[in-house]
Amino acid sequence: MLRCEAVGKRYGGGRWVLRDVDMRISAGDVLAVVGGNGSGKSTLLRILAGLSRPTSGSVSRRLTHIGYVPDRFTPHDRVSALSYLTHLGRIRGLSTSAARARGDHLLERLSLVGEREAPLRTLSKGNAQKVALAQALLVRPDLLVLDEPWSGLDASAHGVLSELIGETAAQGGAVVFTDHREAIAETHAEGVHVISDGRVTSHGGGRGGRGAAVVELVLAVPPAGGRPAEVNWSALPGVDDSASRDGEVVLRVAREHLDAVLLTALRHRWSVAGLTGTAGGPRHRFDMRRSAL
Ligand SMILES: Nc1ncnc2c1ncn2[C@@H]1O[C@H](COP(=O)(O)OP(=O)(O)OP(=O)(O)O)[C@@H](O)[C@H]1O
Repeated sequence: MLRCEAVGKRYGGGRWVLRDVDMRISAGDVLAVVGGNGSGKSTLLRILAGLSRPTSGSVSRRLTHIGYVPDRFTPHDRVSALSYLTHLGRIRGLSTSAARARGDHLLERLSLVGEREAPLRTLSKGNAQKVALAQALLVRPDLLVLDEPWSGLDASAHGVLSELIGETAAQGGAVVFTDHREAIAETHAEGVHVISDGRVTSHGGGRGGRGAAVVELVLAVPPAGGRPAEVNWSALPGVDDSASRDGEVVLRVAREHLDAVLLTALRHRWSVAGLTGTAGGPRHRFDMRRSAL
């Protein structure tokens, strides 16, 4: 759903903050970006969210809704948190009542109960951060970009934030967050990108590949013969990537859309040759060609 190729960024004629960054984000990914102060984490996140353009290289996206929580959310408004969220929800296509209900629900989950009618500019840092999170989740994001989202949050909101990240990923959205603490990144992400000297390197995180929301589906010509019909796989909801390999079609599919994609495949006379999932821990591969079934 998002691919960065050879991305570089410098501000004005200054030093290169990012160099040659290749990154790929798929449905259901939860990725962390870690690095020291000034290493370029926020810069990278703004590029991923489409708020800043790379100086070199390219970013391609297939996304409808991006939720973004900046590193500093300092609203100066006199309006209340709930009015603000209702207004933003309407801008994002919700009806007034749906926007208000969604804003109210998110503020309740994040425990901003007492202050939802207070003017935004009077909110404490942590409560303002809760409003920032709520605005990013008013409409279910395909990509949720969170810049230091834990900073300022109280302990109960920490847990809620983890839940919200998990729910977004389980629904086929991807999440990218920054934190300067590698332990936090390891706890919450399945992939960690480390920025140092402008270069980004990646390694697996500590959640045992919780990318359970995405599966790889391999489709083949049926053994009994017959020609399957052409399908524009990339246009199907939940299909993040499609490729041809030795006469087979390999798709990466958000798990919640898997049944519909399988149905489309079978209706077009494709045969399911394999399914690789990451559900609940280690990767499983079901190879229909070798299966005893
Ligand atoms: N708009 C800007 N104009 C000029 N320089 C900028 C701008 N934004 C960021 N920089 C510079 O780019 C570098 C990377 O900044 P960035 O905010 O991306 O780092 P960071 O890793 O998020 O830092 P921190 O952990 O302190 O939040 C810094 O040297 C910063 O001064």
